[in-house]
Amino acid sequence: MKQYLDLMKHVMETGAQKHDRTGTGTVSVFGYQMRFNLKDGFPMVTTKKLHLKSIIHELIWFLSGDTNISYLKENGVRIWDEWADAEGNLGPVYGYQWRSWPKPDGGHIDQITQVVNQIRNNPDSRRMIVSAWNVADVNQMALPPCHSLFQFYVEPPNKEKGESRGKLSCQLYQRSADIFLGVPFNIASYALLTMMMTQVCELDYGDFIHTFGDAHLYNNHMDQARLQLSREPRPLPTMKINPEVKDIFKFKFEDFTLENYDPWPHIKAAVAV
Ligand SMILES: Nc1nc(=O)c2c([nH]1)NC[C@@H]1CN(c3ccc(C(=O)N[C@@H](CCC(=O)O)C(=O)O)cc3)CN21
Ligand SMILES: O=c1ccn([C@H]2C[C@H](O)[C@@H](COP(=O)(O)O)O2)c(=O)[nH]1
Repeated sequence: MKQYLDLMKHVMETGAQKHDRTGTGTVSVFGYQMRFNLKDGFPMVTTKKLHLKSIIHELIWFLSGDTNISYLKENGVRIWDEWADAEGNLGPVYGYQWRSWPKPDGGHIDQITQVVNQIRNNPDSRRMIVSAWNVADVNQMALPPCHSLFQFYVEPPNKEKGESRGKLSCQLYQRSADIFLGVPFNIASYALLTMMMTQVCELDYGDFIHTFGDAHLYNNHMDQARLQLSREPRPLPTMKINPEVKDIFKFKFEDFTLENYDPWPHIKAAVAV
């Protein structure tokens, strides 16, 4: 995960001091890109221990179309607690926009189903996009989507190399990124989503490309970031996915097994609300 440490170093060395909505203050750059070849292993940060359980449950929850935190709470995931209202609702956030984007005629669009169908049936399409950034709904959301839009790309099989399957890549545009707390979650989450899509579309692994708008380190995460930079990254773990699952909406927590994850110890940090 040199890519992640390079981002951290780049922001520390070249970032500007910038005020932010939470009042914490950040060091920030605008525009950056990382690339992970999913064949090289599962891109899970090794320079601190990450809580994979939260990441998997959050992704299953997004894909189910749910926007109430009760499913997360039942599974011991607390990362959205600070933003929910008294009933546990977050407003029309990711799950709603992914699965039920509202149409002017009162109907809804299931963007995930549409994109799976496009990847399967029209892999050369340049329109395989899922957007959570619904301009009309943003002000009803507890937090406007940070991972705002993603696009898939199928590289055709190279027949000369004897390849029979295309390779699926995904690029995410993240408008705002908390490098210490949020980004390790976001990388693992989208890498996993890309791997799940690859399996259900019967393709091979391509790249996950992570593109940023405002990439920032909060001022109260600097010691933690320096500690992480002092640690040598370790080999990436491997993610095993139950090969029986062929429907993107049928994955369960038990279908995922992470092998050979040997991280440095966890590092605590306060989340800016
Ligand atoms: N400032 C901020 N940063 C974020 O990363 C973030 C938000 N706000 N708001 C919405 C979601 C919630 N996300 C979060 C929230 C908390 C943690 C967090 O506290 N992580 C700890 C504990 C992990 C756990 O309990 O599973 C960590 O050490 O990674 C991570 C991502 C990502 N998002
Ligand atoms: O998946 C996520 C969700 C949120 N974040 C971070 C990025 C910012 O630090 C805050 C959001 O604040 P805004 O003022 O709305 O930008 O949450 C993240 O990194 N990843």
